[in-house]
Amino acid sequence: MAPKPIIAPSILASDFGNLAHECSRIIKSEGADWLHIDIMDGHFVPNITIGAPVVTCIRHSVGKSEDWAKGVFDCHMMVAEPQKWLQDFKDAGCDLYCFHYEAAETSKDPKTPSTELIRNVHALGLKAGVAIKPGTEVDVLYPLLDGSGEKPDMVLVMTVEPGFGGQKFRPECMPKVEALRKKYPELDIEVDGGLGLGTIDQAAEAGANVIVAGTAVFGAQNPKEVIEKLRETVQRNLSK
Ligand SMILES: O=C(CO)[C@H](O)[C@H](O)COP(=O)(O)O
Repeated sequence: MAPKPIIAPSILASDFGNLAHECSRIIKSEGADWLHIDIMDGHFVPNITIGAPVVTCIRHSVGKSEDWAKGVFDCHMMVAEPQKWLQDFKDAGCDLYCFHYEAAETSKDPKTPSTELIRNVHALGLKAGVAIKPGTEVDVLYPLLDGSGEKPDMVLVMTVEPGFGGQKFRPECMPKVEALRKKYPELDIEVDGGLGLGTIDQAAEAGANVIVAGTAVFGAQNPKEVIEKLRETVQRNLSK
């Protein structure tokens, strides 16, 4: 199936004091497709955000759509031991468990490499995403996408060093997106970091279809308009 534009505001730029309301609003009133939930453990990245109990509360507030494509909880696991938190996030209402390749390959507790982790995510009925940092070569994803094992449902090409919102988009990451789109026309390719109206053209032209935008959406006067413009740009490029 041809990829669709998916706009996934990152909660990192929301008002954490009103988190449940912010998440509901962005999905139900502002027209976002997914909710990008940044999970940071202070080990894999030098910052801490929220854990599964808070995701449970957000899920209660936002509810669950019957339609897979609407209101997906896209949990970006910036954690050192991704296997360790899988069941907790499944129970909390996560739909897509996106772990970092770098963490999976170096995890110790227990040692669960990417191939095994994808299988474990699918066994719980969740979609699996694999993320790479700006310094990680795109080639590491090919054995996962081409191999005989279970494949990731999405890949995430980070366009900033993970850990903090509001950073500058790194265009040097775009060749990775181009290479992935060329090789996998139907793959969901997500980009995350510094995306907004000034940078969406580069990401969309490279072939990204899942756009994470925190500051650009939550910081906007009119988030709905920004979401619509981001979606239109992606759609235009996908239709070329
Ligand atoms: O994963 C992240 C940081 O690690 C955030 O999702 C990302 O930085 C989005 O924030 P912004 O759109 O403000 O750049």
